[in-house]
Amino acid sequence: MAPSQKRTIEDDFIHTLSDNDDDALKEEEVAVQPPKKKAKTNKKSSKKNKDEAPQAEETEGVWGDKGEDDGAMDSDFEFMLDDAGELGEDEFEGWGFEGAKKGMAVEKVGVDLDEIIRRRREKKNKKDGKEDEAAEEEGASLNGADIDMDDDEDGVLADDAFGMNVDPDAEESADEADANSDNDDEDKEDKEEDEDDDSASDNDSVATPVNHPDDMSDDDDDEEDAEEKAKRDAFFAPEEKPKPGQKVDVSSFQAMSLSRPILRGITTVGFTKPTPIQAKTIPIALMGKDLVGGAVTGSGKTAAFVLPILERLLYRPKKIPTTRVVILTPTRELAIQCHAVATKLAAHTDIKFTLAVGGLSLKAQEVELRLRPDVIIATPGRFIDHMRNSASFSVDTVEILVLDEADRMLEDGFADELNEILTTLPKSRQTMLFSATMTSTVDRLIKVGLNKPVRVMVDSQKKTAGTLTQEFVRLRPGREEKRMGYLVHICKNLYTERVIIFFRQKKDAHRARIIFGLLGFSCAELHGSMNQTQRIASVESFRDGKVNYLLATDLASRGLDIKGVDTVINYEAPQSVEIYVHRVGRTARAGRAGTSVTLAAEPDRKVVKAAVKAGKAQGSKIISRVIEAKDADKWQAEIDGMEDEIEEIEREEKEERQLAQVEMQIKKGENIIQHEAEIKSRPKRTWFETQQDKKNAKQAGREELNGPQAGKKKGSATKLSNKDKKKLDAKAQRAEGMGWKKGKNDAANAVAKNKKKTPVKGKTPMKGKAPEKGKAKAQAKKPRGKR
Ligand SMILES: Nc1ncnc2c1ncn2[C@@H]1O[C@H](COP(=O)(O)OP(=O)(O)OP(=O)(O)O)[C@@H](O)[C@H]1O
Repeated sequence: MAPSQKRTIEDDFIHTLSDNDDDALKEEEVAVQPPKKKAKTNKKSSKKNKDEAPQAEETEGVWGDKGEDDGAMDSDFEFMLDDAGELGEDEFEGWGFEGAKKGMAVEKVGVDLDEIIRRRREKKNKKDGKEDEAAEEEGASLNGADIDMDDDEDGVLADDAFGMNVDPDAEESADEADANSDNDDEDKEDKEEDEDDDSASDNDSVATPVNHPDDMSDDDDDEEDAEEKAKRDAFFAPEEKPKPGQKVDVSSFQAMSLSRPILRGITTVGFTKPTPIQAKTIPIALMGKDLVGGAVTGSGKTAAFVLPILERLLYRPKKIPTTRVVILTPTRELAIQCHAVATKLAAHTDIKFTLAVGGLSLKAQEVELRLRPDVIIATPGRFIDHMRNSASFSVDTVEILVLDEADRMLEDGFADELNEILTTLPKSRQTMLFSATMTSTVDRLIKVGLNKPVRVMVDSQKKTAGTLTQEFVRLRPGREEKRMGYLVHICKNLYTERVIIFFRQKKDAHRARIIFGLLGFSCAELHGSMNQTQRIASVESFRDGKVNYLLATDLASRGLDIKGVDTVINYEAPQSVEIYVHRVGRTARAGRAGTSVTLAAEPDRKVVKAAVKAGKAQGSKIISRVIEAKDADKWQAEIDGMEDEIEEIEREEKEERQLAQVEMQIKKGENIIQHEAEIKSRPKRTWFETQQDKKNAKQAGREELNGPQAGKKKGSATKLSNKDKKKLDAKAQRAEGMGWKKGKNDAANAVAKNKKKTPVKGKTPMKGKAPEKGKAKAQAKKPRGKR
């Protein structure tokens, strides 16, 4: 049913709905509140440091000539701060992970690192025979008492933000750092070993730490070329200008003629007015048109596609449960979050959702899918697994497909998976693509099979939120080895809670987790080497304020909407400015203020330069923060002194992990013996790609992100990647009790069943055309764009 056809009936009561009217009238500008909970420990000092702004100042050039600035761009985008200020603070507590927890039957035994650290510290204290003293020391360290807060360690550097005025001591330490770097080879070896691990995870968007191609070229020009522009003009639907006299009111959700149950859902989550991207896209999406939407991070893109979907689903025929909508995201966490948002917004409807992501129970998902939920929110790998192997699950009835973080989904790393999905879903679907960095070329978009999409770019010249302050800390040549010292200094003295710290490598995030633990920070880690239960636990403990620091890889860089993140720290600059934009977009969301701090050494130059240029162009607050070398050195020395302990913790952790794995194997063995007959009678599950295909896809993605040389740095070919390990695990799990393959007969039966259900052409509930089922198989062989 086309939504426009039912407006007249609904309009009557839409306008009488007054839940929000008063609120809208009472709206006032609410000043952005500082985070409620402030540092308990070195609160005073850190406040002092922050307030005494002279230690950092707005800079004209961070590795960039002043002349390079292309001037501030005029922008009319403003997040509705008044709404945003209200949102979530009092009424709505944010998105939860309840949806995911239902499917957490597959729990792997995790190693309790906190416990290991605690035990070690206790042991050490006892051994030293100074338990009390040590406890005091811990307190002191926590309180930052061993830091002289009054010295002007962060003094301003006048013109050139990065290092022009660094004192001779700093230079000396830098030289020393060079001389003392005898661990280099070992580090390199470790790095290589970890690279395979790094990009291995299922849904992990972590890339290998190699130079970005931009780092090696002088080509700074990011202007789209004429050819691409011409392609774009031909590809997208022409911009629709309102006809004279025609007035489209998108200033409120009510004016968009959304139905009462949807408006009630909107009220429940505390939205009062649509954000600009919502105002622009909801009417288009309601018409069933394909669209490509872009708007800065934290500007409400999720609701921009969820709301029109819900509105359209309200009027679906309900006699036979049918899956009509698929929303794909690049990471599991994002899918879980999207599921939470959609479920909350649909609280007053009967629309059913299922989460289908890796790491959660296949069996539980299969059971839910059998009930044909209206909406499936999934990661691509698990979605394909269900397409191929889940009994009675068919995608022939899908009418709407959404790709969230679409530019990431269109990268080579996802190409094969996406192609498999796109060629299997009905051609007649509506397709919507969203991202804060919609940088994909038209050639890529063509592959998605969009049908004259409408392009909605809200304030596309803006890269980051206007409420974000971007700080850069330059590490002079030779100082890279002290990165951790800088980081600890910043976390001890400047940004003490609600901080996400990004690392390029899982290994580094994990090591930092140990160091932070030993230094008494409360922190959690988040990366692809953790099982899903651990990943969710980390996000939750950070979200709930149980820990102050979340040490993450780029797994967390896109889409995660955690309320009240004050600061994002980049331990090193990411591989591209797009990833930078997403990372720093975890703070300063929905009109709130936030700060990003990037530790930038020579290898980070290109990305930092691009970020600064973009920031300046949009008139953002760019600050160069200077940290004196001696302060970083002090912490680095302490960290270096902990080296043996770190190694022992890592060893102990490894042993515990192995032990847990052995226990798991024993359990599996017992299960297999117990259910042998049943297991053997089950057909095997099929994999979408061979190991080699996966490897090639991964390599392609890596090369795309990091340039062709990325492949050369690859670790040992014989080593099992994490993804492979996970695959083996999953295989074992299936062997234990779930595997079966959709046979030919099953497929034929499913098609026959679905044929019966297909509405008569022209009467398709949500779209004009019925899916062309007969052709689906044949189309499956061709890329969509070529049909
Ligand atoms: N109309 C609205 N009024 C107030 N707040 C809103 C509105 N719409 C969304 N928000 C809030 O804005 C925040 C950011 O929304 P969302 O996560 O959808 O952003 P996004 O644009 O998808 O960001 P990213 O690009 O990082 O994924 C959320 O906390 C959401 O609840």
